Amino acid sequence: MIQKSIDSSAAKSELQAVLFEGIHPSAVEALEQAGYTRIVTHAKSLSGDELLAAIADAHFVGVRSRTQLTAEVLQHARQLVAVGCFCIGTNQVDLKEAMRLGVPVFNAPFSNTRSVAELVLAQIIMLMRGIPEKNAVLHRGGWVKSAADSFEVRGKTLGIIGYGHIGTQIGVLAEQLGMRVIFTDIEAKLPLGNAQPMSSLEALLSAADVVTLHVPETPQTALMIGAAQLAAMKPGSHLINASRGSVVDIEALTVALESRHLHGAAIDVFPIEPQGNDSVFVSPLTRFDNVILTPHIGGSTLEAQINIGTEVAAKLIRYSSNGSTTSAVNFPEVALPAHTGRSRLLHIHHNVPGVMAHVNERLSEAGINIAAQYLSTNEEVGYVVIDVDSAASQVALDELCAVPETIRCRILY
Ligand SMILES: NC(=O)c1ccc[n+]([C@@H]2O[C@H](COP(=O)([O-])OP(=O)(O)OC[C@H]3O[C@@H](n4cnc5c(N)ncnc54)[C@H](O)[C@@H]3O)[C@@H](O)[C@H]2O)c1
Ligand SMILES: O=C(O)[C@H](O)COP(=O)(O)O
Repeated sequence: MIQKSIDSSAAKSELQAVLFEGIHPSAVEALEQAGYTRIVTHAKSLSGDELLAAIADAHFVGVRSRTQLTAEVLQHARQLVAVGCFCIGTNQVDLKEAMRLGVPVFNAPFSNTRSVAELVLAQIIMLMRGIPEKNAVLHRGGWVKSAADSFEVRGKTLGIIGYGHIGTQIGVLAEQLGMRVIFTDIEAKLPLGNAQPMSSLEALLSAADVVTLHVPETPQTALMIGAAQLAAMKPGSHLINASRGSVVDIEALTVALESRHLHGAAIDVFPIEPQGNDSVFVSPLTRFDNVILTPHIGGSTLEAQINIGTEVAAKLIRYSSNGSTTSAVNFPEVALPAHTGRSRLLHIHHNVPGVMAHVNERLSEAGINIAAQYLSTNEEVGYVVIDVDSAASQVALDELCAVPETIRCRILY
């Protein structure tokens, strides 16, 4: 279906940014310094009609992992120029729909990875020593001084599922503690240190004393750890999940903990997470002393959040002020030079045969000289950036917006 094109042109002072989930103030500072002053912040995630109302006039929307930008929500934000995920995961955004609407999505692919790796390292030691259970007993006035089920990590095996930015760092840190590291991934990966790739998930599960998950949320990772996989784990071993709540079958985990097949677990992410700090957390795991429960704070250190705020804000500013889409996760990528002394027009269109001929014919017939043109496409969408003499910019914009295949057009101020 070809929708009516949207002209999202607006002066910087008119562009509105709406930031959810307590995104660090470093993002607001960066936006303000760049001249974007219409900024609305929300301490938590919103959903339903509240979310639709909050983003109705937004040009930029910033979210973390909780706010669900579904196709319906994105369609509602008619002025939307770009989305910033102030985190790694982008599964909370319908990326295809955003692309079809001409909206690039940016994230921070590295900034919190060290924070997650450090937390997981601490959890490995705590679980292997049985500390969560002992800590809980002492809080209730008990005393359990015993070496039973308490082990050094030196010489034990760590199984990493998903050997990406986080998984590799954990592998390197765990080897420093004397652990043997094994891993699985769907891609061929360079093993760091002495880490060994395993031929299958089952092989990893049956060999590891601690299994830690670092995969993205995808259809393939949904419930990838269920009853069969938990049963395949070594008796007395441990599970850590700081990836996404959709990856582990919580009911099956509950059974494995109840039977004491697993000695313990550390869970940071959940199938349903509260919208904010004033909401109630409900989980069948709360009754287990031997489970470390954390409120999705793997990446929540000040260092990480400050850096993420600056990094993602910079990507939004660069796109908004210059047109560059480098590192967008759903969009044709274009890295652009400055357009000093010229006006820059952005044209996002359905990538169908003849569309660039239509663009250039219209500009040519209107007598507009193209100073520079940059094009990038994917299978569905094309993104062309055109620099013209400033005197001709409004005519050029009108011509571009009238191209039938247009999704969005915009002039940069
Ligand atoms: N708890 C937190 O606060 C927190 C913080 C940061 C990231 N995360 C989550 O951790 C995930 C991983 O982060 P990362 O930076 O390491 O990402 P990454 O993309 O660098 O690594 C993910 C790895 O998983 C692999 N993978 C994908 N599907 C797989 C499958 N079915 N089986 C095995 N391997 C598979 C990929 O090939 C890749 O190597 C993120 O997607 C995010 O959901 C959580
Ligand atoms: O995807 C991520 O980076 C993590 O899950 C962190 O998400 P958060 O910003 O909601 O803590």
